Amino acid sequence: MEPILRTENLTIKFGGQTAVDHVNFVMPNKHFKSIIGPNGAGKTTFFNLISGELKPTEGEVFFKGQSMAKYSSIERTRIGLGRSFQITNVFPNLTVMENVRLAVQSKQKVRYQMLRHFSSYQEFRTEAEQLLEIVLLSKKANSLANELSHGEKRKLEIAMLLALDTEVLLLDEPTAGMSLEEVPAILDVIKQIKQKGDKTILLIEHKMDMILDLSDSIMVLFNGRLLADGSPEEIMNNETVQNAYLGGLYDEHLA
Ligand SMILES: Nc1ncnc2c1ncn2[C@@H]1O[C@H](COP(=O)(O)OP(=O)(O)OP(=O)(O)O)[C@@H](O)[C@H]1O
Repeated sequence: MEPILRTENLTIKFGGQTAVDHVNFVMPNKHFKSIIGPNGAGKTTFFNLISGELKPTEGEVFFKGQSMAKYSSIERTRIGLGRSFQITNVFPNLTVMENVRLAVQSKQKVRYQMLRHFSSYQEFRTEAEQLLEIVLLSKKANSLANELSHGEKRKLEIAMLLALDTEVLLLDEPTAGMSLEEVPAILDVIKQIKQKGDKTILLIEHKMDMILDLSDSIMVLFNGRLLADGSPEEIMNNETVQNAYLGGLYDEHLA
């Protein structure tokens, strides 16, 4: 069966530096894969190539067998490839509720235009309320986005991504910069999304203890190259991976 997402020789060079280097990767449908690798390994750049924010120097991204080369990042989201919102996509002076409602509305726009029917504001709000419950942010519904703590902002970004209802979710370090108390809540949110079983999830995460339980597979990027891809056990026992991390390049985040 055609994997939902794959890359073929995906490569990008910045000047003389190859940040992502001929990566061939396969993502089965409804699979949960984590991406690990030291700082600067190319993880975020790899996401940007998949989501269309960057154009490859060489190689291609395929979604359901179709080349994404000619699609912009907005078009890719519409087709089903959703990247977690960066804080720059959030309106800081609108409330949490308004931000999520606008994301819900943007997804439904096409459908409602086709039906030539304007759905009530209340319907969008109800869906936004449900999403805020899922990400455990209901209590902050009426706070301005720029008043949220770092962890709460990440939850808001996830709610906005879920509002777009894409088949593939690309989550770039959803726990980055969070306090230790905030991490379990976001972990619960990701577990819940996984348990529902209707999404394909690709997660960049530094916290090994967090991803070992969650992931169906783990892929390791190193100097832009795909070093290994396998079950959590295979990756933990992989000698090349151990050498890469222990050979003086060990990343303290992975401890
Ligand atoms: N727009 C850019 N222009 C030039 N170099 C870039 C650009 N984006 C990324 N790089 C370089 O590409 C390499 C890979 O960076 P990237 O952010 O993808 O790594 P990462 O694995 O996500 O790291 P981290 O774990 O620190 O977030 C780095 O050396 C970075 O400096």
